[in-house]
Amino acid sequence: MTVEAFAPAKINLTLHVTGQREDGYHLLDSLVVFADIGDRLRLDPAEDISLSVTGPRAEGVPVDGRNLVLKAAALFGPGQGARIRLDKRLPAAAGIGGGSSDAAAALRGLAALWGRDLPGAGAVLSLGADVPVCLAPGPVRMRGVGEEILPAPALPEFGILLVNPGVEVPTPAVFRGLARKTNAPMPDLPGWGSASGLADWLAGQRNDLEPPARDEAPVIGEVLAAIAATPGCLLARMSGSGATCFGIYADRAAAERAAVLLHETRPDWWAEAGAPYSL
Ligand SMILES: C[C@@](CO)(OP(=O)(O)O)[C@H](O)COP(=O)(O)OP(=O)(O)OC[C@H]1O[C@@H](n2ccc(N)nc2=O)[C@H](O)[C@@H]1O
Ligand SMILES: Nc1ncnc2c1ncn2[C@@H]1O[C@H](COP(=O)(O)OP(=O)(O)O)[C@@H](O)[C@H]1O
Repeated sequence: MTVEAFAPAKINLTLHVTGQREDGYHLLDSLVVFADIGDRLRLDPAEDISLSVTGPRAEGVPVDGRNLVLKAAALFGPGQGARIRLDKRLPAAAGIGGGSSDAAAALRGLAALWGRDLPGAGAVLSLGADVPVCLAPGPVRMRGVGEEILPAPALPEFGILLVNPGVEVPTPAVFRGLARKTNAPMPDLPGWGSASGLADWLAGQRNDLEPPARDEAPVIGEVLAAIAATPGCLLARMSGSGATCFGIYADRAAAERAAVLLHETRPDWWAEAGAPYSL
């Protein structure tokens, strides 16, 4: 039996940093969605655990115990094996939770392959602050350090463009660069009737990590300007700790047209179009 698991890109439509815990981790308030753009895992029964990484973004991704997929497998304890193949399509260290989504997909896939329950919430969080939200991909409000997952209103149809300039931005450095650790949370989420209504509301919200990320990687400003200049773009913002930025469009077709344009003007950047994804 082969089990397939999709690891979609995570997008922080908003990312408000509202405080800092004593252990240094930051408190967040974030509207999170997922895109139907992502990595793919194939899991087959085997004697031992093994991992191979292929695909257009495989270069530089660790294949040893540092890989979050193997860390996820280790949470089940010894005794069962699997041959895991990861088709890596998302850029790493990019603010779209590629490694976290791979870890969550591995947890789902291995639980299905082995007929086991998922590890407990504390163990899942130990893999990374973004792993809990990636376990059940869909639109949610994420709080705490990432462990508090609250329902979000239904989203309207919209198209998403993801653009990464090929610069890895380390998350700890971006958090360290925050000028203020305590900022206002999001207001109550209102519900949105259209893509433009959603984009207008998002324009009044923030990604507090954008200024320190731009200090680390000034090219983020160019990426935001390039997305904003594409026809039909309703909003351009950075996701997570960067450097990936996203554009919101009325529908997938408009986002795809923008991706074609960016492939022509910036062939050195990664640009993919899609739509919201829920498991
Ligand atoms: C910033 C966010 C927003 O969704 O996304 P990415 O930029 O990673 O995609 C996440 O909180 C990242 O989650 P994740 O990448 O899993 O974080 P972890 O591995 O647990 O932590 C990496 C480092 O980020 C910092 N960190 C992370 C999460 C958090 N709530 N506060 C923090 O201060 C800490 O310095 C930590 O050592
Ligand atoms: N499966 C994986 N895919 C990508 N990176 C991984 C993976 N496992 C471990 N890593 C390591 O985790 C780091 C952060 O990757 P990622 O989760 O993609 O970052 P971000 O959450 O900022 O997008 C990378 O620099 C890489 O060395």
